[in-house]
Amino acid sequence: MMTIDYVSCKAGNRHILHSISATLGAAQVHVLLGPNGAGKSTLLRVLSGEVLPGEGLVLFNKQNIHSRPAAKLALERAVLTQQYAVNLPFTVREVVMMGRYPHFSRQPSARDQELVTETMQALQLGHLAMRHFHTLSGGEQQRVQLARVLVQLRHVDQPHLQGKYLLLDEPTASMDLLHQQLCLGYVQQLAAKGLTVIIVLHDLNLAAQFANNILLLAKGRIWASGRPGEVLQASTIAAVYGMQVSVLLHPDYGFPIILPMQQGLPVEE
Ligand SMILES: Nc1ncnc2c1ncn2[C@@H]1O[C@H](COP(=O)(O)OP(=O)(O)OP(=O)(O)O)[C@@H](O)[C@H]1O
Repeated sequence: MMTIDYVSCKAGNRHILHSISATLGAAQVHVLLGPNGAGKSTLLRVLSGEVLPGEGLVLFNKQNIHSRPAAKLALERAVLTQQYAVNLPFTVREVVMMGRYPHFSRQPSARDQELVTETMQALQLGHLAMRHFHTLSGGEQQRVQLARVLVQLRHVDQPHLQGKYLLLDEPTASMDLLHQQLCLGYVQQLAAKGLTVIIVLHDLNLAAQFANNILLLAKGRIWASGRPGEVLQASTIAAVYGMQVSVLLHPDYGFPIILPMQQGLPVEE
């Protein structure tokens, strides 16, 4: 479980996050939503331990993540940012194996190799294993990077993922429909094994489908939080995004479906 306790952040004199508080349960997918500049990536960077908040605390399993030694943190949390530079000619399999580096000192074990193979198969990367990473398409590269952070969190002989957390910043932005579903579905399965998952998304419909809990940010504050059906209401979306939408319910699964009702025109005040 993660506790975010009155977290505030500044860049120069500008407040970017204002008194953010939330409790994010284990074995759940938490999605951060909000317009451009709302503070989603900054909050994710604070939760990863990369950025120290000006005020407030982030506790994971009751421990302050900003006082965890880096080597320990690497075994309990993995982060996928929007930028990743791989300039050397590493193969796809080598890039995924990088996620196992915190687990071995010289050579990967047979179990490390198995975990890499298993995760690559789950994300349909097997056929790309020997390709050079930098020759892949944007969506393929995203799948490889997702596989890398997922193998980082696996323990060689523990199937459960309790006590670990995964932070993903727009992980499916370049993926096609099938791979968005495949990757978020796989992450959802790992959450069911105890993992705490926090994902920044822009796609409200993916959030509606995969989130257990949504934090909707606007101007550095939490505007609304709760289950998708509670947060993704037409009036809330109009207030935060300035867009008129219709909210329907999925006929089979019951989660909200958000349909824009205008083409790029702001809502009249
Ligand atoms: N280092 C910085 N210096 C100055 N301003 C910053 C800095 N980092 C972020 N900001 C500002 O803080 C605000 C929040 O940025 P952030 O990247 O967290 O937003 P976001 O919700 O992730 O946006 P997007 O959806 O566009 O990715 C933005 O207005 C951004 O310009």
